[in-house]
Amino acid sequence: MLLGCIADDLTGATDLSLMLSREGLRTVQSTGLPGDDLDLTEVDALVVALKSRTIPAADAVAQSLAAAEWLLANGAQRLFFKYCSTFDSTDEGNIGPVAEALLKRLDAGFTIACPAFPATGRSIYQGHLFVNGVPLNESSMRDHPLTPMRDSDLRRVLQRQTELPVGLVAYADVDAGAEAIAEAFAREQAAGKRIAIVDALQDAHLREIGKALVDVRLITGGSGIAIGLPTAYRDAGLIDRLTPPAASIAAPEGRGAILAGSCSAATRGQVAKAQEAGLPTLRIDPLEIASGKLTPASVIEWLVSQPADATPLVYSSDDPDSVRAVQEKLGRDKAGTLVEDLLASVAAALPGKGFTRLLVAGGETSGAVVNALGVKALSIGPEIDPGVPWTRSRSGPDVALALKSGNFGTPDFFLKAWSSLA
Ligand SMILES: Nc1ncnc2c1ncn2[C@@H]1O[C@H](COP(=O)(O)OP(=O)(O)OP(=O)(O)O)[C@@H](O)[C@H]1O
Ligand SMILES: O=C(O)[C@@H](O)C(=O)CO
Repeated sequence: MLLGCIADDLTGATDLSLMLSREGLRTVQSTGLPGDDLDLTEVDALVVALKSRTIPAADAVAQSLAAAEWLLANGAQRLFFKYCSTFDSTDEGNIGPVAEALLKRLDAGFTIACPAFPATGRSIYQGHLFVNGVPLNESSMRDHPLTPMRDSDLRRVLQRQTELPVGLVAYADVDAGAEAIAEAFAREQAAGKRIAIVDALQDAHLREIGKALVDVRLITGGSGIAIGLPTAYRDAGLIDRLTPPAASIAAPEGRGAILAGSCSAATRGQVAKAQEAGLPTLRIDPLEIASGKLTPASVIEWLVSQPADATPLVYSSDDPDSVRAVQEKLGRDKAGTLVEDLLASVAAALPGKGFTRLLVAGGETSGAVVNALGVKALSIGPEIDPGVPWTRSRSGPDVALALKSGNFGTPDFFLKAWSSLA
């Protein structure tokens, strides 16, 4: 294994796994620390998915260090800490504290922080993060329930989370190419900076940054920053060759189903499009779960009774006002847990009912579903849309899974995803 990766949520891990695999590293993803039975002989990169984005900073540090320890003990030569392309975090963490702890563990002098992901509209200019052309603090992330992002200046955001001096490698250096970027890293480090925000507006910038990162032992960022790493590692002789991923992934025989527990704007659009297209849909109301009117058994019965040639969609996705109203009645955590637990129980029963191809929308929702299925490791298949591949379980029931971050995917995602399954 060359690259050991630690991701702060499950769909984020899948996003990074896709990028590394698409660019030529043989990549495997594990949920939490891998068991000793994971065969690493043909693996260039291992991505360990944690659920550490919004837990207390000390716990996120402890879990990330445990993952780092495992990766280093299993031969990782470089570490990559993956967080959200919208830099989801609070003044307490967890990006700063985890980056700081990993730098210390590696006894490394310098790292970068770069969540840019141009393919999904995330770019960085003069240290400010833009989401689809608007500053982060004017995007929908402004009102995120757990990590509201109200400052687009990533230097300030990160500096509030760490005592390590935060620097900037800005557009002029980045646009001048790998040599200038490497010089800028050295300049920042000589000026006492330990973490530098790095501007990037397009993939070409990220590829040049990748070349400049070849000897950097800790990288932190979104999946975009991984785009140039495989080629850079090959060119530097750290791996002998790139391995192009298969154009499709073989999926076990069986039916497909969609479980959407994400209330993000992109998912709500995808639900609407699926309804327009005539997919059978079942809406989950958290209040009905709380009252006992809706149970996993009733949802499973509904799924099983749909025509065999249709792809049924079960969704709890709702607009922000309705979600707020439900949260006021049930409490935010209880509402979330009710939905997650219901969808997880449904998912756990599905392989036994002949459903072997599951598309799940939402990071928390995906975490709950994958846990309930008992899937510990995933092989990475082809890209459906930027950030979302098909995967196939390597443990637990044999299923094809597409785990979609809430805000990823085109409006017709639920319709088109199935065509890349063999
Ligand atoms: N109708 C609803 N009312 C209240 N809470 C809901 C409702 N539907 C879903 N939830 C909860 O909202 C949370 C959605 O989080 P999830 O991470 O799955 O989606 P997301 O935030 O859109 O995705 P990502 O983390 O990938 O950006 C879950 O805890 C889910 O159970
Ligand atoms: O980087 C992203 O935007 C995603 O991989 C993610 O982490 C969303 O939760």
